[in-house]
Amino acid sequence: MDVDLVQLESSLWVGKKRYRAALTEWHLNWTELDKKNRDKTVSVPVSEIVAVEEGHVEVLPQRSVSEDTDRDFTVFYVKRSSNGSSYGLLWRLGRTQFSCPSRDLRDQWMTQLRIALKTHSPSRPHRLLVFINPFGGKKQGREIYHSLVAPLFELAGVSSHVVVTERANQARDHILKKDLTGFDGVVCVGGDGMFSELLHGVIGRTQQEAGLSEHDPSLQSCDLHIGIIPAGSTDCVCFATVGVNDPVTSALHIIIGDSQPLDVCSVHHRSSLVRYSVSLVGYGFYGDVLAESERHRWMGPLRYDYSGAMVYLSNRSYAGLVQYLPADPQLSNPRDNTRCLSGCSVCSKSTERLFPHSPDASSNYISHFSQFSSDSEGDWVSVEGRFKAVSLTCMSSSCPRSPLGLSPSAHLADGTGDLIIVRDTHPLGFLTFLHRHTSTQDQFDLPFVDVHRVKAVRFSLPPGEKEDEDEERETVNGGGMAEEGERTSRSGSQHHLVERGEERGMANDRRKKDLCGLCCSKPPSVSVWNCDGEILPHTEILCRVHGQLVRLYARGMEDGSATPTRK
Ligand SMILES: Nc1ncnc2c1ncn2[C@@H]1O[C@H](COP(=O)(O)OP(=O)(O)OP(=O)(O)O)[C@@H](O)[C@H]1O
Repeated sequence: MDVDLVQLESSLWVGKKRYRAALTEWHLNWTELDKKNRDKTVSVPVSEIVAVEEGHVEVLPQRSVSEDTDRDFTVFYVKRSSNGSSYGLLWRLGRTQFSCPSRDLRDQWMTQLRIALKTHSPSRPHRLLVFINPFGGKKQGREIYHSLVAPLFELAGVSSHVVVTERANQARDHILKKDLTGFDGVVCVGGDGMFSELLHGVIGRTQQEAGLSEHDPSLQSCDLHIGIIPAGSTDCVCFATVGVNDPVTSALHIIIGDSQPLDVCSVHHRSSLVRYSVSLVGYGFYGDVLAESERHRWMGPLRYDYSGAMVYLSNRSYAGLVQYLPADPQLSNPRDNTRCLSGCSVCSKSTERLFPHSPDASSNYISHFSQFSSDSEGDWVSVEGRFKAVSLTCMSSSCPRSPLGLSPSAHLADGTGDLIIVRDTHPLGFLTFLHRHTSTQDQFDLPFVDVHRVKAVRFSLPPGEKEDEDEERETVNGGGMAEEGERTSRSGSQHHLVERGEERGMANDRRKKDLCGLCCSKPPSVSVWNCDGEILPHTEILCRVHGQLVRLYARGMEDGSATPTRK
């Protein structure tokens, strides 16, 4: 067992009260020396100390240092507080001003604390590349960064290079093409669309540097960390990996160098990469709602409720063949009623399984997908029929509106995804399924719903329903990712990463055709795929889950008292 050895111990004053303070290898503790309060010890993990400053220092709203303070020092650290309206724990900047009997003792404390920070927090970032989307969410990205985040970075000695984006895909292209020497991580101030840009940039660049093609089944895991400062209208990835959508909480996770590995799903059409996803690849209902909501962007966030209602009322289902490669059921399953929380044991064990030969699990891992070869074709399971919705998620995809998410027991970093198949059913049954996403009732405990933990999924249309446009689209796109300067046709700030303008035109045409079922008597026979909020230009796709492909400055949801559980 590790012994937490004391490095320094002395009496210190906080205000008018005397404390016994001790710095051990892993904690800074202080206990009041008043008889009544002796049991009251404040204990801060060294890894959660943000900064140590000489004197009495204030940071917010403005930095100030009091005079005559050569016996004082201030410790800034992470302080947790629950928030009635949110499920996770908010992190705030805690601050305690200590006074020492002598200047020598003050210097000893400063030195020991700074050594402890260096020794026990080696993964803290020193230099970050920050992309701010000035048009994301309520258009407050710049203000959020400069008023709430930048002062914290400055206090913690994190330097940042800030790029305020002027167009969609600028952040992705910057990461793909510019010199990133000296940066420990990239940070976006925006919503899920901005995160997706960083995800595509970081994965693409890592493959380029490793001399690999993104179209191959094997991808190299990425060293460059990604941070998310939530400032969008949808911040699902932040919520699912941190537990709250709060810029200060996220900034503190970045500062202390938290590292959360994340599974990523690559979506391919034939043998070409189309996009990456971390939260939802959904066909049928979820695709239709996205397509419909794009036509009503003028409604703002209300468009999702409106489109959801319209698509529900249109009562559509789609024929198709879903095939999946099951994950090992001995390790976990989507109905085992567990939650992937900070320090999740399923994800930790997966690290050893996914990186068996790597001394440092986080670096230079190439995932080989031998299971996709034709030799193991027999391992694939097929489900044919009519579906209301088919979705694959690599995480619970919980969000403020659905606190347990699409698949409450899904894991962030176990190398699997959850495939949810909702077969055709009567409208009331489907409404029950949808309603359960907003409650703690089990949405899989319905006779027309199946859920499987999988490593890969394939979707094909029934014979006679082939995608005519695909040949054409593939020629336009060349099957690859779009180049800089691509033209996008979407109004507002949302843009596709993949398609060029021509391709987008075709996708729009098809979407219009597909959506005529809302007002015409003949419903469409083919839906579209919603891939983390973007419409895919193809219907027949293959999705592969890449275990722990990227790393976020996060630690998963903390087990706060308000963490909901399923009934
Ligand atoms: N300067 C810019 N001008 C226009 N679009 C941009 C700009 N910077 C980034 N984008 C694009 O805007 C999209 C949405 O941004 P983001 O996710 O930050 O905000 P959001 O409000 O959550 O998005 P949405 O409008 O989809 O709800 C991203 O896909 C990104 O590519």
